[in-house]
Amino acid sequence: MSISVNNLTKIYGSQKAIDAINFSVRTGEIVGFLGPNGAGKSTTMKILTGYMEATSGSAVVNQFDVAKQSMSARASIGYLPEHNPLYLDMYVAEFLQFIGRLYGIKKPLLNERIEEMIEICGLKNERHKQIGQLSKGYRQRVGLAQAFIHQPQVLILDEPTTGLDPNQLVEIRQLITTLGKDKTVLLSTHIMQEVEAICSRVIIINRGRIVADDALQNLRGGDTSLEAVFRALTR
Ligand SMILES: Nc1ncnc2c1ncn2[C@@H]1O[C@H](COP(=O)(O)OP(=O)(O)OP(=O)(O)O)[C@@H](O)[C@H]1O
Repeated sequence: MSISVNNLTKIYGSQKAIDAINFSVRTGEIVGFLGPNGAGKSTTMKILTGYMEATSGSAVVNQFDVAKQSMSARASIGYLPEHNPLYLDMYVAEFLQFIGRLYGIKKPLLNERIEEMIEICGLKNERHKQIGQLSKGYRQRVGLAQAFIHQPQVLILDEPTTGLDPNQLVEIRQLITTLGKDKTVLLSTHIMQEVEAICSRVIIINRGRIVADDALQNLRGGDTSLEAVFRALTR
């Protein structure tokens, strides 16, 4: 298993954001993590990536407990947060250099990785621009490049295509499929087409509880659309 979540609970003040959830993701799977606004997706992802502590329960990523072996777990995860927090006054290559150094990648390997990510993520023409000058789609590309710079085995992507135009949407999906080849990907989205285009399995969370966890084709069954299943389970 690449990701294993056991009775994970997060309480903010008096609000239970996630309530003893359990799920696991096998190596090589691309899993869609769906749920209505406020269901608990980002909270779960923040705990998995070590950005937040759980109130109780545990999570293991790449065999590292995310609370007890936080540094090792983080080193094996690539994370694109929901509000991709890029440094707007940094230049693209400079930013990737900065993130690479945080992961302890040394030159000349770091320079190779930066060139590779710039190439794969289609950032050649933007590399000398400041991040604040880039369109949303290109900022997402930079976000994916930084998430992948250290060649992590697990990618956790929180709404990677929100707010993109239809062309960029298709391009970013292709990029996720390319980067996610032979990796494990957990991806949250509100776009059902996206799940159908790139995910093999779906986990649906509603009000902090898992309400579905199955292969995409099993969930949809016959003529039922994923959207209909989602609506029926999350009302
Ligand atoms: N820092 C916080 N303090 C208090 N409550 C919070 C905090 N972060 C999230 N919550 C609450 O926890 C619940 C789950 O939020 P979360 O952001 O995990 O949902 P989500 O499924 O990612 O939603 P969305 O699809 O809107 O991004 C929500 O009710 C939210 O208001």
